[in-house]
Amino acid sequence: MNESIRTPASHATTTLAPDAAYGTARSGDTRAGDRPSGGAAPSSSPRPAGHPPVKNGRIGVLIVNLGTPDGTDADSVKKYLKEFLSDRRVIEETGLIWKLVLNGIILRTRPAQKGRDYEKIWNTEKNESPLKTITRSQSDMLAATLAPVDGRLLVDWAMRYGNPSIESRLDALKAEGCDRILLVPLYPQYAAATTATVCDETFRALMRMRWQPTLRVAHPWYDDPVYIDALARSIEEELAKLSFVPDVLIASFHGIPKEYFDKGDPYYCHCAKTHRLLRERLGMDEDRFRLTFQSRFGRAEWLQPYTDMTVKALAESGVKNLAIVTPGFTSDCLETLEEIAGENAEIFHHGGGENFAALPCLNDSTAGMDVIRNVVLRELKGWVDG
Ligand SMILES: C=CC1=C(C)c2cc3[nH]c(cc4nc(cc5[nH]c(cc1n2)c(C)c5CCC(=O)O)C(CCC(=O)O)=C4C)c(C)c3C=C
Ligand SMILES: [Fe+2]
Ligand SMILES: [Fe+2]
Repeated sequence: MNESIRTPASHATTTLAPDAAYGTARSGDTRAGDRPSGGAAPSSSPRPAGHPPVKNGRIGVLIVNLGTPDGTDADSVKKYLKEFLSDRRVIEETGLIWKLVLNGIILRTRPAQKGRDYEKIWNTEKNESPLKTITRSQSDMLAATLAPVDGRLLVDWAMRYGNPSIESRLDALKAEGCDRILLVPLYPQYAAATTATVCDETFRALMRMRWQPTLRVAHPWYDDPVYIDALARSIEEELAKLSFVPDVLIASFHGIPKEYFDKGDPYYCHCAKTHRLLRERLGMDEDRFRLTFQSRFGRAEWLQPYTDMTVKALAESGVKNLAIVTPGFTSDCLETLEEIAGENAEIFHHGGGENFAALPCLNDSTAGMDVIRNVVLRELKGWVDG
């Protein structure tokens, strides 16, 4: 078994031993016995001659995050960015001009520059990015909390871009006997650029399978009370640790081009609802708790208000104490640790601000794991009753 798949140690995978040759399977048997065997199976043997052993009866849970480069060197970052930025769900403009810009400009300059940013946040102990460390830990912790619920459950993790790939982990889950898989794109708010592309990639892998597992995809959880409560509790705890009281708190979400919203992507509305519910739960007004969008890329308009411009304007208007929370990120990553805690802190101080805090994402905290576990158990209903 691949080391990343976590399962209760005591549980043995069911190995199907179909007891009938082609066309004679008993009602209730799986179709594992459907391979023509060249003759009826001897009654003493449960498996037709030449029939391979088939593992099944298990239920996989595959959590999937965005992905990250394998290293901070320009080649690793280039490989990752090329895969990411060639995805039509991410960059919908696919014409010749975009290809020239991507290959002629972006992939020549951005990898070295972003590699330096990744270096600032890299997990040197494990030689990987924090996104990978945290996603693996979420998978391990989820497996531990699900083990008592149902021994058939197997938990694994994958990345949409880079490693471990979705295809490799689906194959591994199948090889372990998972004939049902719950796919959990780790995005509380749905966007075509994130959730849909995880589904696209999963179905591409399934297209190559003769015997596909039954698949479920977790619904986004942007307004789930467990999620809102976990965010609120985490914010309250983190604010209590600070040496200052923020005048303003910003909820900063990753942006998307405004054009995607105009074409019907629900992402903005999901973010706005998370923000409103959280604001109500925290008892703050709209001036004190702002909604902004970060990580703009390219020249087109993205969702507004922009985080960096809001931070600058707040500092210049005399706000001295600022905290930023990033509820759309299931784990800390380049966009939170470098862009928010690094770049935006600098913008704030440069504009005259004094105290700045970037609050941690839910990550693999107890509250964070409560959220993921709640989503998973909700989506497993009917497959697992516990
Ligand atoms: C260019 C278009 C991009 C869209 C659209 C986009 C949407 C989007 N992204 C996330 C989450 C993350 N993005 C991260 C990094 C990142 N994002 C883009 C571009 C788009 N994202 C790029 C090019 C990069 C790489 C870094 C860079 O070159 O700037 C990350 C961090 C990954 C890490 O390794 O830590 C996350 C997470 C969401 C949620 C989203 C839309 C809703
Ligand atoms: Fe992004
Ligand atoms: Fe709407």
